[in-house]
Amino acid sequence: MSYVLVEYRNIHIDYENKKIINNFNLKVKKGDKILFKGRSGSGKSTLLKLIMGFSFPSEGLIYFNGNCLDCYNIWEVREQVCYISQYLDIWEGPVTNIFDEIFSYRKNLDKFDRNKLEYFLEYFDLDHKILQQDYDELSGGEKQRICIIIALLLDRDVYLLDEITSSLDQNMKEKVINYFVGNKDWTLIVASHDNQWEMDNMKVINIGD
Ligand SMILES: Nc1ncnc2c1ncn2[C@@H]1O[C@H](COP(=O)(O)OP(=O)(O)OP(=O)(O)O)[C@@H](O)[C@H]1O
Repeated sequence: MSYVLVEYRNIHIDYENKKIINNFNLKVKKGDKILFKGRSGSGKSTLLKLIMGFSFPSEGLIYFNGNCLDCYNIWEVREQVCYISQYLDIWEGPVTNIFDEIFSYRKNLDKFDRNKLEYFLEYFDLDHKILQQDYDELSGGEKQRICIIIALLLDRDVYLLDEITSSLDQNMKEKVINYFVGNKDWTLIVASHDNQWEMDNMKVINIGD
């Protein structure tokens, strides 16, 4: 049965005396596919970051699985949720070293699956040679796909996707969107300006209206 996984309760966000979010309330059930739409600066990314504890509300509470988030249980949330940032310049060095580092952490040790990596490289149309290239030298779309592959290998079932298709061509966008939206068990909260995310099973929430 579907239950409430994430709840935003009476959320207000102010930055430097500017009101960004005014009394936002939302319950996200397990398996829901949510799309946050809204003008640039309306607070979409900030709403995603609240769930990871990367931003904090000025007022209001966030619940995950019935628990009010605090500085202790946020670590449990981070083990279950994956946030893919819209900022791509978060890694450096050869791509293979990035995978090695991420999957050397104790919590991720058992997540690395070479067969899955090979499968995702092919599915997302990346040449195997990319593993030897420097991340800095990749195109925006290549970086975006590497970040997506890392997230998929981490094998979560809640994904917070912050403009993850902005550098992809039409065909690749469709593949990425279908991959995420097509998994009925995953809970998705997507922040995007791209109408392609507005599929039948996506619930669109306008932020800043
Ligand atoms: N740490 C911060 N300190 C001050 N202002 C911030 C901070 N984080 C976000 N903001 C401001 O809050 C507003 C909302 O930012 P946010 O990135 O959430 O918007 P967005 O809707 O995701 O925008 P975009 O569509 O351009 O990605 C912006 O005006 C931004 O400058």
